[in-house]
Amino acid sequence: MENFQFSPFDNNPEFQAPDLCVSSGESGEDLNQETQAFAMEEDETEQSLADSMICDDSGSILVQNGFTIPDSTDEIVLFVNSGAMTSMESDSGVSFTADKFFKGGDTFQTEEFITEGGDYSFIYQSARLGDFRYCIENIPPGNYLLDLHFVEIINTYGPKGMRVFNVYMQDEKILSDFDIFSIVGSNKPLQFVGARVSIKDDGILVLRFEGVHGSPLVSGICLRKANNKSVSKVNREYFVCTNCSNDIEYPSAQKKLLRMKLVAQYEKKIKDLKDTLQRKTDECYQSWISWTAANEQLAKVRMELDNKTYRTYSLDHALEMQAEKLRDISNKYEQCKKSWTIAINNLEQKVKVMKQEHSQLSRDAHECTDSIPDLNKMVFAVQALVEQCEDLKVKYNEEQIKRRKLYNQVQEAKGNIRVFCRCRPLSKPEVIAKCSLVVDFDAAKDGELGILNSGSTKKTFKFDRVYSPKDDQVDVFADAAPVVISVLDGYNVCIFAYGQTGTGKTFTMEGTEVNRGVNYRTLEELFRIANERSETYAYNISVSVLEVYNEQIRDLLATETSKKLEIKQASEGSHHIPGIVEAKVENTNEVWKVLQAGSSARAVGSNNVNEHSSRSHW
Ligand SMILES: Nc1ncnc2c1ncn2[C@@H]1O[C@H](COP(=O)(O)OP(=O)(O)OP(=O)(O)O)[C@@H](O)[C@H]1O
Repeated sequence: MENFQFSPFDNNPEFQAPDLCVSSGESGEDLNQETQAFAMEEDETEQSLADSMICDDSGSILVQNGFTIPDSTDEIVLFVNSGAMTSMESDSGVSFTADKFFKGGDTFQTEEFITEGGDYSFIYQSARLGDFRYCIENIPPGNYLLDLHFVEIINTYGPKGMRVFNVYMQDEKILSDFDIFSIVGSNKPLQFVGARVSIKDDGILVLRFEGVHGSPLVSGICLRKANNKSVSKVNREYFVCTNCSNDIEYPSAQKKLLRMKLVAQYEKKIKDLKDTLQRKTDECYQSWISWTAANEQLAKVRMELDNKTYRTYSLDHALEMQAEKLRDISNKYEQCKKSWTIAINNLEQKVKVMKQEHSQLSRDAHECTDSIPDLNKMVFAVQALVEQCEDLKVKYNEEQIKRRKLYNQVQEAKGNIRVFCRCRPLSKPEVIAKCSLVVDFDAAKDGELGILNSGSTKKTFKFDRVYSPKDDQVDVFADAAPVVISVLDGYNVCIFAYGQTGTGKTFTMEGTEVNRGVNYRTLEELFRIANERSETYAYNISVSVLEVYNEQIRDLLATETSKKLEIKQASEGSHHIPGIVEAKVENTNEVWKVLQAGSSARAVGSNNVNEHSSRSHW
């Protein structure tokens, strides 16, 4: 902090010691009177303060009472009663001119009593107020004395400093920081007397009032002729202020003692002020220290506040999120509650209906029970029937076994080995070659086949059954089907086709896709009967596919082709091939797939007679 020194003299370069305010141009007698008056009041602080406000160095003074009639009214050139509406002529010959020559400001009048108002206190009951100036023209050139009359008649309760203003005469400041109330209080006149002014040839006197705090105010302006004697200035002397080092001028050696006293007084005052200033500076420094500490504390508090604000914001945000979730949950809860309520209502309704049905059923059951005279008897009867049924089942099975035995005996009776002969129709090439049939089917129904020789003789052959070219696959299978039942009854059956190449073995056994042969139809029948008997018997059916080619047996389902297989005969006479692959099958399609797999592994070759012929046995 910058440490500065305060001095009233620095602030006011036009400052003069109070004794300098005594007009040096007055007569020695007047001077003595004024000096005495000043000496009487020298202890009064107000007077010192008042004198410090005077800037005019021509001997003007402040007088704390009202205007009194002068010895010679001829001296008065002009008396403007500021703020007054009308002019007035006094008995003593003084003419108080109504307020004019002004520019700016307002007027103010009061009826208040003016203390020590002098001979014409009414002049203090009016005033011009505001920022204004007076421009008085047509004044004969020469030297004049100006008196200004002030009184605080507006803000009668003060305080000091409420109305502080400067007064300029011909652009020179004659009163500085002038405060009427601080000198005489309110409703009491204060005269600024004897400011010397020299009117030039233009005959104009300009007075300017300028506010420092509040508005300037003036009640009267008096212009008097100056006595030539008073024009000469007294010799001036100087001394140096020990506090501010300024040169202070004083007019004569006679007043040296008085001046020294005043200077001492001022020096004391300045010292006091310096002390006060130092104290205030210390206080300021202490205040600054505490202010800095408080500022740091404030910064900390502010930071804490920011943190708290941020935390509060975060909490608010989290709270909002929680509230949102809670609202969602609440909504879901409400929806669930509604749906549950509906469901419960529905269930209650259903329970109600079920209860009704239950009671109805109970009633029906009771009625039913009542309607059956002896239920136990019926139960026993049913149990007897079930037992009877079981007996019948056993007997039925026994009969079935007997029937099958008989059936197979019939089959055996028909012949364990049955030979059927099927003749195919002429093939297209045979028809083209105009070949003719050499077979006679006249006695085919009786199992006889006639072969026509080149002559008229006919050789007859006997078979279990003869099929003519007109007989189809269904007719052929009709004779093979009964042996399928024997297979499922535990008998060994073999169906095979034998004949010259191209005579229709493959066609008869396999057939075509649209006209299936014995193999396919036999399998279908096998699975059909097995299904039929599934409640009483469980059959395991498997397929082996082998080929006899060049007198060697080949397993067409085996992955290992080099394996050598042989047909073995068991002691009971059955034949089997040890090591051959047996593929388990559940239906005809599976059998067909196995057969196709075996077929593709077959060693196939064609001969000249039948392009589809195979030289192997499958
Ligand atoms: N009953 C029939 N009706 C119509 N066409 C037949 C009949 N039998 C055989 N065929 C036809 O005769 C031709 C020869 O028949 P298939 O191939 O069955 O003779 P194959 O005895 O099996 O001959 P291979 O011993 O050389 O294999 C085939 O084109 C077949 O369609």
